[in-house]
Amino acid sequence: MDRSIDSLKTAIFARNAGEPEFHQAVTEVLDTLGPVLDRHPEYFELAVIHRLSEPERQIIFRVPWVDDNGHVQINRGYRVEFSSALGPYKGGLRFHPSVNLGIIKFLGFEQIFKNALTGMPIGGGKGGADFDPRGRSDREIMAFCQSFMTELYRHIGEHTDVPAGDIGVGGREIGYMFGQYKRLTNRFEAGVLTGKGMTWGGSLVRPEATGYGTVLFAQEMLRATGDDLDGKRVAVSGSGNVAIFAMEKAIALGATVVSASDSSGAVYDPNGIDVEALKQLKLVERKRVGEYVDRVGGASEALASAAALWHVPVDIALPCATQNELDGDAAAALIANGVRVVAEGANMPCTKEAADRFRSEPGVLFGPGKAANAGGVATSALEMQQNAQRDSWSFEHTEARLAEIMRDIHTRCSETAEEYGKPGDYVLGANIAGFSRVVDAMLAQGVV
Ligand SMILES: NC(=O)C1=CN([C@@H]2O[C@H](COP(=O)(O)OP(=O)(O)OC[C@H]3O[C@@H](n4cnc5c(N)ncnc54)[C@H](O)[C@@H]3O)[C@@H](O)[C@H]2O)C=CC1
Ligand SMILES: O=C(O)CCC(=O)C(=O)O
Repeated sequence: MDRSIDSLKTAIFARNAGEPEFHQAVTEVLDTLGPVLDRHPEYFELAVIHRLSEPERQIIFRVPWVDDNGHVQINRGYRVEFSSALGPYKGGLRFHPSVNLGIIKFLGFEQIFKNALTGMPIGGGKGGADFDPRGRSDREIMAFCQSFMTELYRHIGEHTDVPAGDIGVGGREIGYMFGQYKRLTNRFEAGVLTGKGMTWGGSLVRPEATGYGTVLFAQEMLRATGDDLDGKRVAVSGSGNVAIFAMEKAIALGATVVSASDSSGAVYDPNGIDVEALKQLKLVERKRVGEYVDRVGGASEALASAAALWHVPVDIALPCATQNELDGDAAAALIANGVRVVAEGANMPCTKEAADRFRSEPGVLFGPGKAANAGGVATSALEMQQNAQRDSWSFEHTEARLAEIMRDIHTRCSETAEEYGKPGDYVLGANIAGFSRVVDAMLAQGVV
């Protein structure tokens, strides 16, 4: 019987060798659970951590498809169904060449606690494929999505597992996958996927929800100190779904957003990023972010690398691109330049060293992804509610629900941090609040 957090970690790492991102995500959670395990020593006997770190089911499958040159291509697909203690598995699908089992497991593990924090009836899961959508034609994307769903459809369902988008998977891909699911099952089962189009079961605000929610969470953190976003300078990384809507909301709340990036580089615009131009460039034309400078001009400039944007002086940093994009040096530069708030729009965008620096720096508020980016999955749960009721809500009503959910998540994190003697530690608050909710449900359901 493992009786310390360190021995639990050692056992989990050995059992899941070669999966550094999963180890990192497990470490970030376990390192904050000491006070709960002190209160509940029975959790060791009940193997609570062992159970939670072992996915209920892991599916790996071949995805064969034919490209535009008539060549057969083979990719690897994944769905990791991590925990159904609170509801059907819920979490996105990522299409990116870096995808492997360890990355999907880190994302699925995070998703368990994030989904628990929303207070909604959703379990945790994640999936994807090592498919690179960049440069692929629309027909190739459709062929890939159809083949992916031809295996995935056996494992999902509105009461079983409900995938959605993530990196490389947006409305277009969800459409192709939904179409194939419908064809294979002969059922219009709207609740099987979220992030659908508005005319066929989608929810207003779902496209905006992760980015909007991240900014609303940052706003809540500031409000707790008697401040707000008005007049603040904000660095955003990424230029995908999460980044662009984070920019939109930050600007609506009176801030100036000065940067954007993608895997090819970053741009800096001291007078404020033109979000409509960026949307057109990245979400419609799918071009590289550097073209922003040619198109918008003004004082905008290309930076030497994507990470260079963290060296620009700002009040607020919102990493919204991908995991481990903000390292210890970047954190040190942000702190030296006076950053006040860091809220993770992406999943685990801060390395362990960066997160530890922010957490231990007096005067810096650090909102971990589990809390700060939970607005996306929460609005997916609202989409599921609308599908179950065969209803569709207005933009205003749905956005008001999102704002209420983000306020509640903030309250849960800060009250839990206070209860455990670490006021202002949102990492500890988020982990313990999410963990406690899942564990209560898991234990009530017996050894399953
Ligand atoms: N879509 C959603 O609802 C949610 C997404 N997330 C997380 O947010 C992050 C972004 O996801 P989406 O915006 O949905 O994906 P997306 O595919 O729309 O955009 C990803 C963006 O990140 C950029 N990027 C990728 N690697 C990069 C790198 N190494 N350096 C700089 N930029 C890089 C891409 O070029 C792209 O602009 C991911 O970590 C995802 O897991 C978290 C919660 C919900
Ligand atoms: O909306 C969803 O189900 C997926 C959201 C997601 O993948 C995430 O929260 O990381």
